[in-house]
Amino acid sequence: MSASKTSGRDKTGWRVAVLGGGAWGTALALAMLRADHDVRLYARDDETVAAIRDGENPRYLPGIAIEPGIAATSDIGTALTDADCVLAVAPAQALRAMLTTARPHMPKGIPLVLCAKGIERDTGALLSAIVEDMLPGTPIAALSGPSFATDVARGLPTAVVVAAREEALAAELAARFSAQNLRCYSSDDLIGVEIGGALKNVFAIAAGAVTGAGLGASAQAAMVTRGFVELRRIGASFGARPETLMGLSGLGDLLLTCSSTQSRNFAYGLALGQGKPLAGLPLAEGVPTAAIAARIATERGIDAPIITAVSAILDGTITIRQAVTALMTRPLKTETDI
Ligand SMILES: NC(=O)C1=CN([C@@H]2O[C@H](COP(=O)(O)OP(=O)(O)OC[C@H]3O[C@@H](n4cnc5c(N)ncnc54)[C@H](OP(=O)(O)O)[C@@H]3O)[C@@H](O)[C@H]2O)C=CC1
Ligand SMILES: O=C(CO)COP(=O)(O)O
Repeated sequence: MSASKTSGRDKTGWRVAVLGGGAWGTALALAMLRADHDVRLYARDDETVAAIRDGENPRYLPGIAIEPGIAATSDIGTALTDADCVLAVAPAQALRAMLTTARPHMPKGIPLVLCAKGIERDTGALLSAIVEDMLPGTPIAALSGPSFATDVARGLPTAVVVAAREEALAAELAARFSAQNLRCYSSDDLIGVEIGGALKNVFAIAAGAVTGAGLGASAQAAMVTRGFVELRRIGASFGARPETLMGLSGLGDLLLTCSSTQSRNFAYGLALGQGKPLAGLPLAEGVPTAAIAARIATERGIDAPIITAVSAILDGTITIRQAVTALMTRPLKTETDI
């Protein structure tokens, strides 16, 4: 470890292993480098590793220069050797598979920071539950909030939240990850931060679909507002704190991804609303999350008509028009009845 100073805070540089060589893994590797850490980036694909070593990740972050100093490798053991901290950045549905590869090489007792946003489709498990299942005893944290990979990679000002059940761990990680243009808040509501990040993707798809289908800005605002009610209901059933969901992971990320074509989930919904082909579009985590969130809502008796509609539209059971009619003709109710 090397002694270093960032943003006026005294701290010691860590060896950080970033697992996942996509857009977010690459951006976070750059962010960790700028926070004075010794960064190893694991990508399972040799071509991606070679490209990152050459200074760009053209498949996932085209046109963005990767500063020298990140040690890219397709050997997960090399990435994890002597690591002080691990950032898990594979898509949510791939976390279990990636941890299976990582498990034999994981140093004991180091924090694992979940950076994906989703719920496991087959089991309904939050990502922290997957880690508890596969790597018992590992200190778990989650990093979430409104943060496009391209913005973070370019070093644009961004605020995120780092959560862990132990506030001291969350605070330490937030301090170590923060740098000039990355401001990390801390939280001890791990579940709340996970749920906010996972569910906002479903509404980002819905927002894109509303835009794509030409339903208007008023419908858009109504959908996001009522979607947020559903997010809070499901969050409450997991034990998430309402104030967490009012923060960066939840409301903050809804504001970002429900309003920007830069969001892949929004772009997916946009294509859906325009009747364009969906095959070959970039990762949209909200697709599997919509299906499992709809199932969770049904099983728990939670009223979540927008999530249910998004799930049904995605599996082809109903059209967007039919969903709109169903949502608009539901029995009237008190707005505050959440
Ligand atoms: N992009 C963004 O702006 C942000 C993304 N996130 C979240 O981060 C997560 C990852 O997204 P992102 O990086 O953008 O996705 P990308 O589609 O850009 O990249 C996914 C990466 O994961 C790798 N991968 C997939 N499966 C495995 C596996 N089993 N083992 C190892 N690596 C695997 C892929 O490798 P390969 O190329 O070999 O398939 C690829 O490098 C998502 O949950 C997303 O919601 C969060 C905040 C911002
Ligand atoms: O979560 C994100 C920004 O906070 C990225 O959103 P998309 O995955 O929709 O691009």
